[in-house]
Order: sequence, then structure tokens, then C-alpha cells
Amino acid sequence: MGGEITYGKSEAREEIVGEEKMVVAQRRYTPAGVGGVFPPLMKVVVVGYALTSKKIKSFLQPQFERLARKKGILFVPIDLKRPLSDQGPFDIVLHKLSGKEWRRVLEDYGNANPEVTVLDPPDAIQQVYNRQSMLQDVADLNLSDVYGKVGVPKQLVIKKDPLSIPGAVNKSGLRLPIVAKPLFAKSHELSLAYDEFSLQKLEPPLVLQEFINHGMREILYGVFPPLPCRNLQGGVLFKVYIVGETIKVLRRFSLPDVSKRELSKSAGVYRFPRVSCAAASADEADLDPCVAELPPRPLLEKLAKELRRRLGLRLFNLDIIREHGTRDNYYVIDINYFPGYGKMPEYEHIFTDFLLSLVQSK
Ligand SMILES: O=P(O)(O)O[C@@H]1[C@@H](OP(=O)(O)O)[C@H](OP(=O)(O)O)[C@H](O)[C@H](OP(=O)(O)O)[C@H]1OP(=O)(O)O
Ligand SMILES: Nc1ncnc2c1ncn2[C@@H]1O[C@H](COP(=O)(O)OP(=O)(O)O)[C@@H](O)[C@H]1O
Ligand SMILES: [Mg+2]
Ligand SMILES: [Mg+2]
Repeated sequence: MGGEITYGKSEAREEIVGEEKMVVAQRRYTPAGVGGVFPPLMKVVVVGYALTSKKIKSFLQPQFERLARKKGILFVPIDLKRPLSDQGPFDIVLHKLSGKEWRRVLEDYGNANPEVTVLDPPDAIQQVYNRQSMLQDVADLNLSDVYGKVGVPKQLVIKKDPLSIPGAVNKSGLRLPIVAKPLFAKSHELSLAYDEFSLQKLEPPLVLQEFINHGMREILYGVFPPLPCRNLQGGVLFKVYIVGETIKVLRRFSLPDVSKRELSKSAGVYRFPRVSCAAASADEADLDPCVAELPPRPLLEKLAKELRRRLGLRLFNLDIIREHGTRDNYYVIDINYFPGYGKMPEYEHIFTDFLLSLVQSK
């Protein structure tokens, strides 16, 4: 399909892009009967996108679009008011919109146009939009090798009755403190419950998870002289961004550990409106080296490869924490579809190479 859209020489105009003078052409669509008229100078990969305005701002940054254009990739907004089949033709459809209707449109479009890569299939995305099913593949994978173990926190789903929560928690053996998250991953309020009685104040539908301490690693304190605690802002979370086969890991501050003493003295439910996005980057912070140490690369490679296959997704990130007091006990606590790649260093190159590789592999 990419080959059907050509740059026509007579169409070309010059534009100053950054420091360079580039030939920027008008796009021509073969179905309209014009593409074939012009000699093909360069194959263009056309990426139709359906994104929120917030996402367009953070993802389609000017320098990214410029680099993409240089490499022969054109981003074209999808008009939601018009049939998708009347637009394009596209080589790739990039999307992050919710709603049943949009899913149906994409599914029909994907079936009718198997040569177009839909990033990613709507039914695969649905699995990670629900926290009940989100981590299932990580649990099934049960990854454990010389580099470490990757699991998920013990969790329980509460669909309706808040009064049933203390009993259900007791029965399941989930230990306090407990993190409560909205069942639907698009909502981001988080609550931390310190005692069983307070659990009934939570508002279902929810996923309840054991809180995993992931701050300073005590085990090393026995070996080294105690260090002054510089990590005052809490634990550290690893954001593992995946774009096809590429992986990038960033550090973020996270919630502080809850000690046994604190747990025994505290009660109630603490609410946090949006922990993850409010948290600062911890990449430049003066962290204790044992907290800062990234998860082993081979472990992440294996995890990402398996999850790409099992989830059927190519664009996602994983929130991973390392259990306090351990060297290699990791937990995946969140999976996000098409996350904020704009924060990922070099995302422009990674993404453009990925888009080109999709078309080449076809
Ligand atoms: O807003 P951003 O750029 O921080 O990206 C959000 C992600 O942040 P992250 O890249 O993981 O730090 C964010 O990740 P978290 O759930 O906060 O870990 C979500 O993926 C969010 O999407 P949605 O609101 O769940 O649809 C993402 O929001 P959208 O950009 O997709 O609206
Ligand atoms: N089981 C857990 N143990 C410890 N901390 C957690 C746990 N679950 C979540 N957190 C903390 O809460 C934050 C938000 O939870 P997360 O599942 O990532 O939801 P969101 O989709 O809103 O980012 C995480 O980034 C982490 O700091
Ligand atoms: Mg998160
Ligand atoms: Mg999330």
C-alpha cells in the first residue's frame, strides 16, 4: 500500500525544516487516480492516527514528525466523522481511543484491509484495560531464571458489595496493607488500606492487591555500614517502555515502604488521586545504588518477548517494582497500552525505526 502513494516531482515544494532545506511533497493517493501519474521518488509510509488531543501533544511532537518525514513517514489524522475505509490508504493505523463503536470500526477495517497494520488489535488492548485480566499473562508466565523472579502481587477482585470486602480479604489470605485500584485501568485513583475494618469504605468495582514494599534494601545493611537514607521520597518504580522489540527503562519515585511498626499503629484508608503521573522521575536523583540498580537486561528481554506474544501488543509499558529486602524479586504491578512515549529518551528514532520495520517486514 505504501508504494501506491508517491511523491510527485511536479508537486514538490521546499520547506525549511530545522537547519535543513527539505523537499516536502504533497501526498497523492493512487485510488483517486493521481498517484500513478507521478514518477515515484520515494516510498511513503502513511500512518493514520486516532488519538486524543492530549496524546497528540505529547506524542506527535514537532521534532518527531520532522524526523519521520525525513525518513518517509507521514502522519495523517483520522477523521472520526467519516468512514475509515474512505480515508487513506494507510499502511499503519495508530490509535488510542476507547469505546465500543471505535473498536467495532477498527475490527471491521482490519478484517477488510488485512494489509494494514493496526497498532494494536482492539481486543488485545481490552485485556490490559481491565485490572482483573491485565496481569494474568505475567502470572501464567511465572518467569524465574538466574537473573531473578517476576511475579504479580496477590490480588482479589471486588465487583459490588463493599461490606463484603473484609470477609473476602480474610478468606483469600491477602495481607495488609492493601492497595485498592479501580477495576478499569483508565481510572487512576489509588487507595491504601491499613486495617481490615476500613476496607468497607472502599468503592467497588475494585482490584485489591497486597502492597509490596519496594524501597531501601535492608539485606545489604547487614553487609555494608548503614547509609544515610537519601531516598526520602519513597520507593523506586521501573517504567519499562516497549516499542516492538525495543525496551527502555526509566526510574520513577513511588510510594514509601510501610513498616510493620507503622502498620500496627495506623488505621484507615488513604487516598491518592494519581500516584504514577504525579511521581517525579528518579533518573537524575541521588539514589542509593542498590535501589537505583535497574532490573537485569536479560530478564527484561525475556519478559518483554513473552508478553508481546501473549498479550498480542507491540506498544505498552510495564510498571515493575523490586521487593524490598531482595536482590531479584520483581513484581509487575501495572501494564499500560500506548503509554507516554514522549518521556522516553530517543523515542523519535526508536518509533520511526519501528514503523519502518513494520512495513519492511510485510
Ligand atoms: O499522560 P502520560 O503521557 O503520562 O501517559 C500516561 C501513562 O503514563 P506513563 O507513560 O506510564 O508515565 C499512564 O501510565 P500509568 O497508568 O500512570 O502508569 C497511562 O498509560 C495513561 O493512559 P490512560 O490514562 O491509562 O489511558 C497515559 O496517558 P495518555 O497519554 O495515554 O493519555
Ligand atoms: N501492589 C503494589 N505495591 C506497592 N506499590 C504499588 C502497588 N500497586 C501500585 N503501587 C504504587 O501505586 C502506583 C499506581 O499504581 P498502578 O497500578 O501503576 O496504577 P496506574 O494505572 O494508576 O498507574 C504505582 O506506580 C506504584 O507507585
Ligand atoms: Mg502505573
Ligand atoms: Mg496504568
